[in-house]
Amino acid sequence: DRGSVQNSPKSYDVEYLMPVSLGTPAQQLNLDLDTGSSDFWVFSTLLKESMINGQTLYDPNASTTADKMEGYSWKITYGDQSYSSGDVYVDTVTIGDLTVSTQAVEAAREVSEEFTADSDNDGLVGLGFGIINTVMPYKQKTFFEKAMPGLDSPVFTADLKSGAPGRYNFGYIDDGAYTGNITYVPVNSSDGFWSWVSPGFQVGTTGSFNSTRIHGIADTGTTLLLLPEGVCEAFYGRIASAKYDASQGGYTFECNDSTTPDFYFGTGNGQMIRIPGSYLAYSKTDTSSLRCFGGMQSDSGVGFTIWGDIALKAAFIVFDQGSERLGWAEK
Ligand SMILES: CC1CCN(C(=N)N)CC1
Ligand SMILES: CC1CCN(C(=N)N)CC1
Repeated sequence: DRGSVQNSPKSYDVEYLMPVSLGTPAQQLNLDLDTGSSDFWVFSTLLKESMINGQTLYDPNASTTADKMEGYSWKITYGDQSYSSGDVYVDTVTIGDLTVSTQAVEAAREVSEEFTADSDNDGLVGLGFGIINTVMPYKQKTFFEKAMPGLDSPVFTADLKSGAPGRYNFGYIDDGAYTGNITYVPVNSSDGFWSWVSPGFQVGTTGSFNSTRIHGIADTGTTLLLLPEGVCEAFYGRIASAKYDASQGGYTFECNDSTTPDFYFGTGNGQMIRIPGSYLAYSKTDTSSLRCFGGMQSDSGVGFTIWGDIALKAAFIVFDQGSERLGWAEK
């Protein structure tokens, strides 16, 4: 079995959403595939009105295939302190023609204001590892873990694009979606994340390769690229107008600064992925400003590097849960 679904970026590529069908008859919601968490949760009719702001709601009572998991609950808090919580139903879920008939669907009773404000986002499909699922009293499998046994190959792939729709595929690798070879690196899933080690980085086409191991996670649910302080300093040190601006909470530089270099990160076997400098001028600091907030910021608050969408949209990535490895290719 296999599946394929288009993903669409919201403005500034802040997040990527995909259509998902839940229940019988099908209820279509737009969900955020997040490899940095492992809960499948949705806005639902259980929410208070005050927490809803245009989102499409899953109504378990309108689904003939929904069964409430009595006595089960969930609560999750994200890196940006946003949170959600609620009840759990088993129901059929289809993503890109791939159906899981008994998915644990976490129906929200409460969401924080960041989610309420995000009116296009109807919930998350966590595709980290199930060990960090928050459902109590017994944690539940991710959509991918439920689908995996029936797939042609135990993999899903992410093809995120800058300012354009991309694609998530399940169960196969589309050889037309990338160029050159796929370099595989081992994953350590003990924290529930797609954790891997990059052998180093290079600033610009002429810079030397810095062989410094970077421990991090591949995370579709984080917008930016959060790297060690020293790497940020090496990169921004090459941009004439760059500075750390405490009032903005990060590095900024003139959006059109022609000294902005590309950034390369190593994946192994001598392969590097090139992130165009243009991806690193993330967004204007305010409408009238000539300065941009950098797409690369420090990971000092997190404790490990997060290869978020800024990096992922420069690559074709294979999330191989069958062999606990990540595949990286240019495109
Ligand atoms: C380590 C953190 C990374 C960002 N998160 C996420 N994508 N859900 C939360 C966990
Ligand atoms: C990984 C998630 C972090 C929290 N989100 C949000 N505040 N809209 C969504 C993505």
